[in-house]
Amino acid sequence: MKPDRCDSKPHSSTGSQILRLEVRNFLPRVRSSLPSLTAAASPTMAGIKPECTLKIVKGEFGYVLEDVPHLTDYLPDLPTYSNPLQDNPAYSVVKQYFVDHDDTVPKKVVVQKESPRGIHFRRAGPRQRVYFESDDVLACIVTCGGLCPGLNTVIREIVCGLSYMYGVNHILGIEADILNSKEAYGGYRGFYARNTIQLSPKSVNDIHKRGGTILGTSRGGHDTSKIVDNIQDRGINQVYIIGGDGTQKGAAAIFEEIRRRCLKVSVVGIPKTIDNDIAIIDKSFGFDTAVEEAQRAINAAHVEAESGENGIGVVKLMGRYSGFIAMYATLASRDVDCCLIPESPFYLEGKGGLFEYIEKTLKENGHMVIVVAEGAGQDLIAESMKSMEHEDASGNKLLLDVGLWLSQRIKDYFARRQRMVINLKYIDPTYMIRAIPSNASDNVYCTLLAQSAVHGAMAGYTGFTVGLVNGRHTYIPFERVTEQGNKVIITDRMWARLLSSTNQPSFLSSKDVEEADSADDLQKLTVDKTESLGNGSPIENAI
Ligand SMILES: Nc1ncnc2c1ncn2[C@@H]1O[C@H](COP(=O)(O)OP(=O)(O)O)[C@@H](O)[C@H]1O
Ligand SMILES: O=P(O)(O)OC[C@H]1O[C@](O)(COP(=O)(O)O)[C@@H](O)[C@@H]1O
Ligand SMILES: [Mg+2]
Repeated sequence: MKPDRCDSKPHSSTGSQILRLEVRNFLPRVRSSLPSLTAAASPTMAGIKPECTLKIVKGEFGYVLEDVPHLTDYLPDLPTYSNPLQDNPAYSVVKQYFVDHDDTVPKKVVVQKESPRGIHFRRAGPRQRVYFESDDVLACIVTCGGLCPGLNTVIREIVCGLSYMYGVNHILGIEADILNSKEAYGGYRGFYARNTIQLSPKSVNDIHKRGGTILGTSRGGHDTSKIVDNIQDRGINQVYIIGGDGTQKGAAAIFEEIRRRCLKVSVVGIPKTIDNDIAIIDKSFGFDTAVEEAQRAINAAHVEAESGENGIGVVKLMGRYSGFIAMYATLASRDVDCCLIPESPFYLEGKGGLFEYIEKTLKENGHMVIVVAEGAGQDLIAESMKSMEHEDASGNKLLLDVGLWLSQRIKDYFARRQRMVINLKYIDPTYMIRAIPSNASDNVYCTLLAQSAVHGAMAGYTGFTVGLVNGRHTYIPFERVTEQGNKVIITDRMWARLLSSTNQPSFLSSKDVEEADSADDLQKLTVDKTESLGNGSPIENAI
């Protein structure tokens, strides 16, 4: 195939009279290098420039569709086939089973009479015509980044979806090459392994009952060219990539390289993060499971705290940059007296500080439970200890253990106040939470995400992430889910509900509140200390 055939030619699937199609090329804000990786280890980021194409479609009344790429954007003459689902007895009874090519989902559901219709995403689901014949499909699945409940369910459902809905029987798992572990540990680098694992509905039948990922996973850099060489050499034409923000950035680069080489290969991301810190989507799979499992740790902390004189139970939960697990686990439990998250800086000493609140609560109730997200209070720890700026293999900040630090500071404080004995127990259940299988509701959610991914790839869409937006499954351009993280907005009602349920101080002085011109200023005041400001998640804003 000659490269000139790849000249960008818009896919005309929208078909609507009122829509005007604009294809804009721009350099994305994908980080061009990972600080902890050498150029040799990550030519992805150092060498190939991941130039994304955002397809913007505009309509009347301020309607904007942020569309996703399609194979016909650069391979205009691809043949189409009728969707095998229409002959599937299970689905034949469904009225309007196929998604209309004009169906889109609004990013914002709360609108005012005069407000423009705003940004929309393409609705996920099966299309009448597909761009792959079942026998020609060779799909592969890879899992990257940290573990999260539900990974195996997504793998299972991609395999079953491809097989049962589309009759695809050639599916490879990109897995850890244990015998050759210097080269490949699973995750992106699993592509370098000589072996792959054949996946079939039979071989994945029970895997959703297990935690972790049957394919293995890794952090650290990868070589995009080497991966695409591998995809090309093996004849893979559908790539399903399950992973978090780092993984989706990697997927964007792989998609760009595939498009540059004019390959008929669909690249699909399924967003994974236990922290729920991916922008745009309502929530990430595994999050509900994590919140539910966190209850067991909180209950244990409560039992311990209630049983001793001035008992304090401290529970550390995951959340590197976002405190969603801590916030929802606190709201669900009702036994928590204080929840500390990265988005809401706190202070220990003096009026309105944490120590004062602990002392008051102990005097009133005789015990208390504190939940702390792992990313909370990092600035305070750095102040009191010599700051250590370390990163993991993927360039994520390595955090100091806030749970241990906080427990020690509380003990020191009460040791100084000789008349008050305390009994503090610290529980760190983080990896126990992350390693469990997904619960029932996450299993259903994972199934729908996987099926949406399969429908999208079969329909020829590529370079996108599947995601739930306002309760509807959608296809979202990679760029949109990677440009910023999702954070708890502490000026929203959800955080107010938490404050009113725990009765904890807001740790904002009245001066802060008065001086902030707007809710945005107030949020900025707090997030300045952490990372860049993220959008509120719809689950948070909508409730
Ligand atoms: N900025 C980046 N650009 C391209 N690829 C990345 C980037 N960050 C991470 N990756 C790739 O994604 C993989 C997983 O990233 P990591 O941050 O560990 O987990 P997660 O995807 O869960 O955020 C890494 O092994 C690396 O190959
Ligand atoms: O020990 P690991 O594997 O580095 O993972 C720890 C981190 O992984 C997380 O669970 C989620 O991170 P990812 O979404 O990048 O996988 C964080 O909450 C936690 O800080
Ligand atoms: Mg991440």
